[in-house]
Amino acid sequence: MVQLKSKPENLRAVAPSADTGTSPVAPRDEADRRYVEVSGVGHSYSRNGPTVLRSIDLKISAGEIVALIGRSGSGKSTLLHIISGLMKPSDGAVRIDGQRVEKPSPRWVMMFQAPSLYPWMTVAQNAGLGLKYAKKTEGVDARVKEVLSLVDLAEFADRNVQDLSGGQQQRAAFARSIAPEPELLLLDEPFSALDIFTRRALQNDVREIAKRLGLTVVLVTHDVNEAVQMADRAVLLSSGPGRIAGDTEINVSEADRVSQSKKFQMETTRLRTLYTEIAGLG
Ligand SMILES: Nc1ncnc2c1ncn2[C@@H]1O[C@H](COP(=O)(O)OP(=O)(O)OP(=O)(O)O)[C@@H](O)[C@H]1O
Repeated sequence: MVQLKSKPENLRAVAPSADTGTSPVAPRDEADRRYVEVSGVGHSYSRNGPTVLRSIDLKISAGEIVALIGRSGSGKSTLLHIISGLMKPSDGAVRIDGQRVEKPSPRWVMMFQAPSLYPWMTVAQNAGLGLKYAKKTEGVDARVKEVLSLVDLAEFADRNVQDLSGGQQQRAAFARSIAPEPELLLLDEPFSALDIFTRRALQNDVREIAKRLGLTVVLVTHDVNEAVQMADRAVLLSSGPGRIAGDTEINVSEADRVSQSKKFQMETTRLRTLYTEIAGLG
């Protein structure tokens, strides 16, 4: 068995970058982290199959944005599906706001890499589908207008989604996700198919909107830069089976994120070093 060079507790204590600027994200107390509680989660896809996840304990506070980073096959998507209630874990349990997760709910929504919009519908009709799924029937038009304006697509409301660029389609999918006012967004590499400029714009906008709306976000990514761009905290998974091998606050200000300042670059390097150490151990 491969031994971890650093225990998770040590990684949690890793100092922020050498830049002496004040941290915009106050480290949270464990007691705060009660909104999402993943307790002892383990998973195998079949009775005699390999263990994909083992002993996952993870607590997330309301309003926190957490990036789940790990190499391909470490079980990130599996964990996200379990948190969403789309899959039942072989062991352990997930609670959201104290309620045990047994099935999907409009209170927590998932967004995937492919925007999966209906091509025969307009942007507004697609955005309205989130409300339909959540069985919300009142004030639909006003809410659709509001979310399209939030994602900068107000002027595209009546356009067919096929006429949109990839980034605009992902904005429309994001509008659909937030229309029913979920509390928790589960994002599975939602920007990985986009070009770097579109991706950066969306990363900034999604973070800004999530913070404005007070959403809790769990973001699955391979991309350390994306984690620093978007998250308050990074949780690193090792693989074979997936375990939490690191958990660290991301210490950059909003201005650093937008400008990708020197401090941002240093934080990215710090996280990449941790990730390389952990990924190399799998
Ligand atoms: N439906 C399934 N049936 C059997 N095994 C599966 C299934 N889905 C995923 N796996 C296996 O579980 C492991 C974890 O997969 P998962 O997709 O959760 O990893 P990941 O970290 O999200 O990977 P990636 O970054 O490539 O998306 C992999 O070994 C994968 O082959």
